[in-house]
Amino acid sequence: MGRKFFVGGNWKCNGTTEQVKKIVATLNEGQVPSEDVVEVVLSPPFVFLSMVKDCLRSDFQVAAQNSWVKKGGAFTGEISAEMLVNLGVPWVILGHSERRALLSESNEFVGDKVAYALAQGLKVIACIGETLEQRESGTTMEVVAAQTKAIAERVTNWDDVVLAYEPVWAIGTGKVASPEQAQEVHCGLRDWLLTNVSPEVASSTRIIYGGSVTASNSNILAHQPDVDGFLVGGASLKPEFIDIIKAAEVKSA
Ligand SMILES: O=C(CO)COP(=O)(O)O
Repeated sequence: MGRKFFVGGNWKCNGTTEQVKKIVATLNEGQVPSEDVVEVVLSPPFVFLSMVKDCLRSDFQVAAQNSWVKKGGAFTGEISAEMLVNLGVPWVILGHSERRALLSESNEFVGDKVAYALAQGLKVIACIGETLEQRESGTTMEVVAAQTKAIAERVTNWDDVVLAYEPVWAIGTGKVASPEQAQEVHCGLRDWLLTNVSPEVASSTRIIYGGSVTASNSNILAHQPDVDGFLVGGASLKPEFIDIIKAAEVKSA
């Protein structure tokens, strides 16, 4: 079975009510390939989740940008996986490098969050990726394998997991990984899943790329055999997000 192309839009900590309405209106009008060809998931900040969910076209879904590591309770400022399920939010992004770096989320903590969110019935976009320093010292595969291992040790069913490879040096920098660099890591990750999880999980798990994806580089990246879609930051707030979604046609052609 083929891997359906996946395009996520991570809005991060951006947007006002007016801007959100405008972005959703633009996306609602966009012509994109059918749901059979591409899965589109938008991730607005928590406070806009309900609003976006309610006014978004029915072929697009929403994701939260984080969820608490266990059952809700006395954890001021956190949002639990149960709450997201209750709200009808199907997806959550976990382990984004901004949270790993700025909020010191460890591989183990991210793995625990992924396992908990899945157990509650959420689907997870799990982010991994190396820093520039790690890439330059030649440890990219080691780093992403360790991040993936912490997830694999805690997860038995990978059906609801999308792995997002986001090299930290490419995020918000305008410096996109070359198609070859992306393919090399995606292929390495698929090999890792093959050896350490199972051939089925290796062939069915979608591995998407994130880091300065735009309408001008999305097609060439989508041509890579192991690139199954994107997690888009800055460009997901712009009308060009529609063109990025259309990169799915590269796979279905
Ligand atoms: O972090 C990202 C998506 O999660 C990528 O961000 P940019 O597309 O802005 O580089």
